Amino acid sequence: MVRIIMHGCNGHMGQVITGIVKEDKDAEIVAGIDLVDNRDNGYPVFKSLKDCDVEADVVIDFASAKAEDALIDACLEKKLPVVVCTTGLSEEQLAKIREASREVAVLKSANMSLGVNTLLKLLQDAAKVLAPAGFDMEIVEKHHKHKLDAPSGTAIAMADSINEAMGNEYTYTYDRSGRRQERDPKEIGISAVRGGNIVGEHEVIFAGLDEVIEFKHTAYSKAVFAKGAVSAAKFLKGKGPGYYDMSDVIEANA
Ligand SMILES: NC(=O)C1=CN([C@@H]2O[C@H](COP(=O)(O)OP(=O)(O)OC[C@H]3O[C@@H](n4cnc5c(N)ncnc54)[C@H](OP(=O)(O)O)[C@@H]3O)[C@@H](O)[C@H]2O)C=CC1
Ligand SMILES: O=C(O)C1=N[C@H](C(=O)O)C[C@H](O)C1
Repeated sequence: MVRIIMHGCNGHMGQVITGIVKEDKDAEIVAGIDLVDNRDNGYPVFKSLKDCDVEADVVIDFASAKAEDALIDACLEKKLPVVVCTTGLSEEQLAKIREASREVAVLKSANMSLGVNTLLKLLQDAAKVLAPAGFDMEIVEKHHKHKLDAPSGTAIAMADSINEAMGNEYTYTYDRSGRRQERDPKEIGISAVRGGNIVGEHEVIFAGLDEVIEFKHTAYSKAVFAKGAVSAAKFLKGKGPGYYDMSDVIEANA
């Protein structure tokens, strides 16, 4: 049984996870953290992790970049492992999370779905063949109108995965408006679309001479992320300091 503190419990993802954990005999949400306590969750809700005095094994974080620094400080103070799913984090926050993993177990992933984490590896294989053959690489992501950050954490993770496979030679271009120059062969273009209730779509386009290959992942419900986060929490329970990602969870469950 993993005892979870749900950071951002009253948001969209926090509520989906609350529903999923209710049906899971191996997991329990013992407390939630959110700015307002306006739901009938069946567990106590605190305004910050610092104020929370409930014993737990792991924190799952789907909240806001604005809340990340205080969350990490409190995890360090309480020696609590944390699954970081919040996106839109600054370089400083990413460095702080890395540093924290020297003292507590941290699992960070911009996308908790099995599909995207499988795709991250396939993209590396494709890029190694196609980029040297002159294919240009573009990523287009689409999300719901409520999403605050752009581009998505997943789009950046996909670009990073490709770039790592290519020796980190590529730069990222987020906006071409106002430009009057040809595309740089060593760039990865990243474009964001926002509207309606699109759960999450990511397309990676390899565009060559007279042929195009496209990889596409579509999330049809937030449950794919929620299930991944609960698996990650089970994986992290009892782990000592270290930095993990979803590939570690997938490998452990294979
Ligand atoms: N890694 C992954 O697979 C996924 C990551 N995400 C990411 O997770 C995050 C949350 O997404 P989502 O649930 O859709 O967003 P929501 O805005 O619906 O939920 C976030 C919740 O966190 C609350 N919150 C804001 N500030 C704080 C704070 N200081 N302390 C505690 N709680 C706070 C919000 O309160 P209020 O509404 O009052 O501001 C809200 O209830 C986003 O960054 C999103 O990109 C989302 C889906 C999948
Ligand atoms: O905010 C969302 O909804 C999502 N955010 C994550 C991201 O930024 O990549 C993952 C998923 O696509 C849904």
